[in-house]
Formats: sequence, structure tokens, C-alpha cells
Amino acid sequence: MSSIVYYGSVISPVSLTSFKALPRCLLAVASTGNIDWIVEDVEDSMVQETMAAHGYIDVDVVCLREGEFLLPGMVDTHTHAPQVPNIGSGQQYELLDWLENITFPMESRFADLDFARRTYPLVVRRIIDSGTTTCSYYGSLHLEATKILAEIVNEYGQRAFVGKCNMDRNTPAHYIEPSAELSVSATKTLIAHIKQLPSHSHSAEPLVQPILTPRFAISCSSSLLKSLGEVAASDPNLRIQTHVSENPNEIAFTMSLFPESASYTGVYDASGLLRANTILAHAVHLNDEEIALIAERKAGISHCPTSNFNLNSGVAPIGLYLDRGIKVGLGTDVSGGYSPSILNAIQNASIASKVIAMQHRGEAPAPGAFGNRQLSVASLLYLATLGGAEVCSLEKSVGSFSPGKSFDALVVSVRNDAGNPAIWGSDSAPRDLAGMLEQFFFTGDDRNISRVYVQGKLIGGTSFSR
Ligand SMILES: O=c1[nH]c(=O)c2nc[nH]c2[nH]1
Repeated sequence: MSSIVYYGSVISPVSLTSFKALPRCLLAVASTGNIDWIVEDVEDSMVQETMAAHGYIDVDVVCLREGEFLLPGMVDTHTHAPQVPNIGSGQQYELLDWLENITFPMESRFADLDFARRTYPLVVRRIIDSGTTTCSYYGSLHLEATKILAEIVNEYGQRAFVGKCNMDRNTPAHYIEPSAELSVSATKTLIAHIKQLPSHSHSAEPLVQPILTPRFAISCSSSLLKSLGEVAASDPNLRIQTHVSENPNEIAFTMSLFPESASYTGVYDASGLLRANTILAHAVHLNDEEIALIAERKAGISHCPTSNFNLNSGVAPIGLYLDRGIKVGLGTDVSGGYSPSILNAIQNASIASKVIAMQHRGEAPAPGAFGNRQLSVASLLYLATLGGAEVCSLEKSVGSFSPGKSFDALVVSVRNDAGNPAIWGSDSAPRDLAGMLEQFFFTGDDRNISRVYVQGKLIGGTSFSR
């Protein structure tokens, strides 16, 4: 790959309350796929001179057109690859019935490796083209099918974590692991398999990495959780993902299975599975002690608002978590969520925050607090990019644009020729960049994502030839 320079509009998150919107930015990507340098405001006439001052002579320049801008790639901190074929089904159920009637039957089909080989390429392609450059995937409980998933993600060049579910109890006979020992040994085999996948990048960490995936406390015996805690202790860099406090019946069942534990979150903590690189999905109904424990352990929360609405789980108090300093990112949680696109999670995160704000109408929120307020566009951008990167412990390399970071990016087009009738504007008259971002968030879809880059390499989008 040669070095390349992008010139035009660039948007990048700074904090939960601010982002940079730079209409005349020059951003250089080195042959490694890392961002080499950025000059935030360059006049047309100064482009070549500025490049030359950085030693960039005869380097290609990609000029973004009016209505196009660069955005850091989106981070999906929680999705289930084997549930993608189920998208849009089963909305009449709440979590535990939905798992039994809709989800486990579909996931169990991944015992058939031909089905996995046919399905996973479509799943991964669809997620990449939705603008997700980093994704934390749950596979099914099957070792071989999950190896296939990891291989496809690696081949397609997406940045990802891939884990197989651990489940040795409380699931149907057709979809359960025979023992804790076999569950752990299959997990170790998957970890070894993913670690030896061919690396084709200069990324600080391999693009595809394993992640421990105790599905949820209900599906794991105490001895399985304990053994997974030992696996985690042997590798502090190994990420962990699981579900927590999603649905009232799920919480009650969990507490009946672990009567010695003070809380649902405490079950994971007791096994050494709650730490700074743990991704906790949902976290809708946490109590104060659990919030304090998560903050103390520095674990992250994957906010999955579409799924939380769709399965009637509830509205997670994300503003409160942000006020407590907890890392938060967004998750599509397919197929509890009915869209593989983080744009849909952004829209529902906004609505979820408005529901909470409406419930507290008339109360004066503390100055500067996020709790009980609607999330701003800046906050939504942060959660979808840098916040997600923090939850995945990848914030040093992705989630925003700065020199030394990986160029994981989208070229977004809100031009009329993108073909999305929901986004209207004139292509000839300059449009306000922050306004374009807001329109993209609330009315955009994959037609507006023309290029998807991971580590500098084009891997998807409408202009990607496949
Ligand atoms: O939304 C969810 N989707 C799942 O697949 C799942 N498994 C346990 N808990 C879960 N919640």
C-alpha cells in the first residue's frame, strides 16, 4: 500500500461534548495504514506546499467532494453473528422466551459447517458495509463454525473480536455444551486458532483477536465461570464479553442460581471476569452497588438501545453511567436489535435518552451532568466511535483521527447521488458540516457510506468493488 493524502471535510470526536468539524483538512495516511500527520485547515492553493513540507512528494491526493466527509469508522461493541439471519423476527417475545423460541434454534444451525460457510460471509459483508470497522462478535457455541467466522472476518480485513459462547446449563438439549471442561477446552482451541490467523496489517494489535464469551450467568455453571476466570487471569490482554442485567426475569433467574452473590454483576466479579477489558452488554437494570463495582473495575458498557426497546427490556440510564465515569459504547445486538447498523443504534440511543429526559421533565439536572438529559450529537458521535473504542480497550489505536492512530475510517456521502431520498440538500452549495453529520445520523443508511477503510485499506462501502 502506498501513502495517500485525503483533502476535504473531516469530522472527529474530541470528548463526550465536542467534536472537530474541519472543512479543509489535509490528512495523510502512511503505507502502514497509520495516520502520519494532519493539518486541520489548508487552503486549496496550499495543498501541494503543505504536503511537500511533510516530505510528501508525488503522493496521491483524494479530494472529497462537497457533501462528502471522513468520519472515524464505527465500533459495534456487541453483536451476535449467528443471529443475523433472524433479524426482524420474534419481537413478540421478551428475552428468555425469545432465546428459547427464536435464537437458540437459529444458532444451533451453525453445527452445520456448510451453513456457516454460506452465511458468515454475507453477515460480515453486511456489517462492514454498514460502516462498522471494529466489531465485537459473539459466535454460536460451536468451535468449528466460530473458527470459520474468525477466518472470514480476517480475510475481509475488519477489525474484530470473535468469541464462541460458553453455555453448559439452562439451554435446550439441542444447544448446550456437554461439560464445563469441554467448553473451556474448545475456548482455548479457538483462542489459539485466532492467534495464528495470518496477519496482514501494521496494526498495533492483530486485526482479529479472540474474546472470552461466557454467554450470560444463566448459561454458565459456577465451575465454568471459575475456569474461564482462570483463562482470563492467564492473559490480561484477553477481552471478555458477556450480558448483564438486561431483563427483570433474567435477573431474578440469575439471582436464584447464584444465591451467594449480592448482585448479577457480582457473579462475574467473583470469578475474575469483571475487569478493564470486560464488555458488559445491556446493563439496563443495574443497582447502585453494581454501578459502583463496574466503575471500580473500569469495565465498559455496551449500550444496545434498539434491542432494549425491541425485547421490551427497558431503558438503560446511560447518562447516569457517564456521570459515574463508566466507559460506554454502542452495540447493535443483532438480532435482539433489528439492524446491523450502528446508525440505527445511534438513533435509538437518542430516543432512549429522550425517554429518560421526558420522565424527568421539570427536574433541573446538575450542571454538566449527562444523567436525565438527552444525548447530544457530540455524545452520540463519541459513543459510536471513541467510546466504543474505549469499551474495547482500543482507544489508543482507533475511534478518532490523530497521528499514530490506525486509519479506520468512512467516507460518508450525503450528496444526492448517494441515492438516499431521505437526505436532501444541494450538492453545489456548501452545507454546514455539523448539520450534515446530524442528518447522516438520523436519516442515513449504507447508501451514504461510500468507502470503509480499516488500517488504511479499503474493505467496503458502495464504491468498493467486490
Ligand atoms: O439480547 C440478548 N441476546 C442474546 O443472544 C443473549 N444471550 C443471553 N442474553 C442475551 N441477550
